[in-house]
Order: sequence, then C-alpha cells, then structure tokens
Amino acid sequence: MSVEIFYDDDADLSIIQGRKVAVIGYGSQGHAHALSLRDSGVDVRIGLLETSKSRAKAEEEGLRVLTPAEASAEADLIMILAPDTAQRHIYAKDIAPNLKDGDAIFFGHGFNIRYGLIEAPSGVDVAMVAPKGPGHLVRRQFVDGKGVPALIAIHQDATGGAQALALSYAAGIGGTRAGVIKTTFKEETETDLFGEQAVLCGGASALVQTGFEVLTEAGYAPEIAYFEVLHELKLIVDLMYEGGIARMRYSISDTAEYGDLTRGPRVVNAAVKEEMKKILGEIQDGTFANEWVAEDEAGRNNYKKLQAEGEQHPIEEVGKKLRGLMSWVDRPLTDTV
Ligand SMILES: NC(=O)C1=CN([C@@H]2O[C@H](COP(=O)(O)OP(=O)(O)OC[C@H]3O[C@@H](n4cnc5c(N)ncnc54)[C@H](OP(=O)(O)O)[C@@H]3O)[C@@H](O)[C@H]2O)C=CC1
Ligand SMILES: CC[C@](O)(C(C)=O)C(=O)O
Ligand SMILES: [Mg+2]
Ligand SMILES: [Mg+2]
Repeated sequence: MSVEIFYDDDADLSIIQGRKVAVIGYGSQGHAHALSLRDSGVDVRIGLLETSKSRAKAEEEGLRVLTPAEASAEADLIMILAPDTAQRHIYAKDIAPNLKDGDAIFFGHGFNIRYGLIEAPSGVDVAMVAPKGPGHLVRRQFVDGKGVPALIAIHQDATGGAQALALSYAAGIGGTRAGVIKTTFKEETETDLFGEQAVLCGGASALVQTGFEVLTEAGYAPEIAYFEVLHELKLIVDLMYEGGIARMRYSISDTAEYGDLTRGPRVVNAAVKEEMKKILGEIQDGTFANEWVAEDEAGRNNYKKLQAEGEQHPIEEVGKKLRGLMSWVDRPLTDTV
C-alpha cells in the first residue's frame, strides 16, 4: 500500500502563522517545535509547571513561559509535548477546562489517543505531527535549512481544516522540507512503540551489551570490545541509512559479509522473531500501555531500578574513557537545548 507524501508546496504556512500556539513541555521535542515555529513566524507560548527545570532554558531563548493552564487558555492550538504518562493529567486539569469549539489539540505521538487516555470534546480538532527523529535532530536540521521527515494523523476533524492545519504546523518545524507522510494514530503509536522496543532502543541496546559481555567474559579487552560492538555500529548504521542494508554489505569486506549472511540469522533467529511478535501483540492489545501507566502510577520503581542497572553496565565506563579520545565527538545532539 503506497502512502501519501506532502512537501512544502502542499502546505500553507500562513494557517499556522494565524494561530496562537501553546507548546506544553520544553524537552526534546518541545524545544524543537517551539523554537522552529517561532522562527517560522508563529505566535508561540510555552506551558510549564512553576517548578519546571525547563523554564530557564525556554526563557533564555526569549520564549514566553506560562503555566500549562494559562498557555492553554491563551492559545487556540495546544501541542502536548510533555511525557506520555503526564499528558492525561495535564489534559484533564489544565487543557480541557480551557478548550473552546474550533480549538485544536496536537500530539507528537499517539499514545494517549490510541489507548483512550484522552478524549477530546467533539468541537475540537485532534491531530498529530510526529517528526521521525529525536527533537534535537529536528531542531538542528531546521536551523541548517533542512528538516526531519514527519508523520501527520487526524483523529478528529471538527473544523474540516484539521489536515491543512497539521500540514501547516509540520511546515513550521521543517517537516515538509523533508516530506510528511499521512498515517493514523493507531499505526503511528503501534509501529513507534514496536520500533523503539524491539529494534531501535531495546533490541539494539541488548544486542550491543550482550556482544560486549560475550567478548569481555572471554577475556578480550573492554576497550577493544567497545570499538567492535558499539563504536563501529554507527559506521555500519550510517551506511544502512545512506543506502540500505545492500549498501552496507557492498561497503564491508567479503569476509564480514559472509559472516553477516551466515551468522546474523543465528543471532536474530526464529525464537527472537517469535518474541518480537509477542511484543507487538502486547502493544496491539494494550498490555504494554497498561503496564507502563501502572508502573508510572506506582512510582516507577522497576523503571528506576532497570535504568540504574543500565547506567552501571561496564560498557558505560569504558565508553566514557574512549570517547574522551575522540575529538570529533564534539557536537552532541543535545547541544540545542
Ligand atoms: N524524544 C523524542 O525525540 C520524541 C518524542 N516524541 C513524543 O513527544 C512527546 C514529548 O516527549 P519528549 O520530548 O521526549 O519529552 P521530554 O521528557 O524530553 O520533555 C518533557 C517536557 O515536559 C515537561 N513536563 C513534564 N511534566 C509536565 C507537566 N505536568 N506539565 C507541563 N510540562 C511538563 C518537562 O519539564 P520538566 O521536566 O523540566 O519539568 C519537559 O520540558 C511524547 O509524546 C513523546 O512520545 C515523539 C517522537 C520523538
Ligand atoms: C526511537 C525513540 C522514539 O520513538 C523516537 C525518538 O522517535 C521516542 O519515543 O523517543
Ligand atoms: Mg519514534
Ligand atoms: Mg517513541
């Protein structure tokens, strides 16, 4: 099934320039959206708690920072870029009481709509503009005159103009420079969660840590193991990114390619595929969402424990030392916030 892709010529930037936008949250995505919209001539205010650590950063950029309720009351388009688990509370307390017919609420990820945690009144447009990349890259690309591809989705088109509004917003953050694909909240949420759990974050981290453990437990130097299983991963992923797996295989030695073709499927074998299918099932039937919401409500103890274990993995210590030798690792993506 082919998808529709929209570019700058398909979007009317003046639509978003005529709205009052509140960006709730000023983290990875929030800072990128707010600064790029502002630079695109849009009237933006930020909604943050009085106690928020992000307030100073937004104010340093000259942005007007209000509470989430004040920002929502002033705005006619509210983009919610707070953590997924906080969104339903912010919505109930600060946004819903300030919504009028004709307003719009926007999301950067479909979690709360897909799992029914937020239900907007029928007079309000509900849409998503989800850049397919970390917020810091979204901002860096915008500043460099480029953009990160984005997804748009419309959950509720109360005004008849929700899609034009979403495309206009996407143009304001540079998305239509690269290409914007139309999807649904269901498809975006389920594929995004699957991608980050099974492949991009969960799968890749576990693969790297396990490879490092196998080499160091066999007596190889941690420094050498780090280079072989983590450092060079970027070089390989860059090749895949530029030209797919075929381009990567063209560029590596034939020894590496033979090992890839014969050993790769032994590592990610049929049992791993079955586990991936189970993970997808838990996303589709709401098991993961329920577990994550319950974990958050119970104080995130298991999350914090696993986080601390990850930070203490020996690969982190050796990595810190080796990255100190790499003069070119000098422009972290996080330098835009
Ligand atoms: N990270 C990414 O690149 C991507 C994120 N997304 C989606 O974007 C959304 C935002 O994620 P992300 O940018 O990672 O979030 P971050 O964790 O980076 O930032 C969250 C922001 O929300 C603020 N915040 C926390 N609680 C509240 C509250 N109760 N009221 C108002 N503001 C609050 C935080 O402020 P402080 O902590 O200072 O109080 C911070 O500024 C999510 O839906 C996520 O799934 C989608 C694609 C990629
Ligand atoms: C891959 C992680 C992500 O889905 C993203 C940056 O797109 C996220 O939720 O942060
Ligand atoms: Mg994602
Ligand atoms: Mg995600």
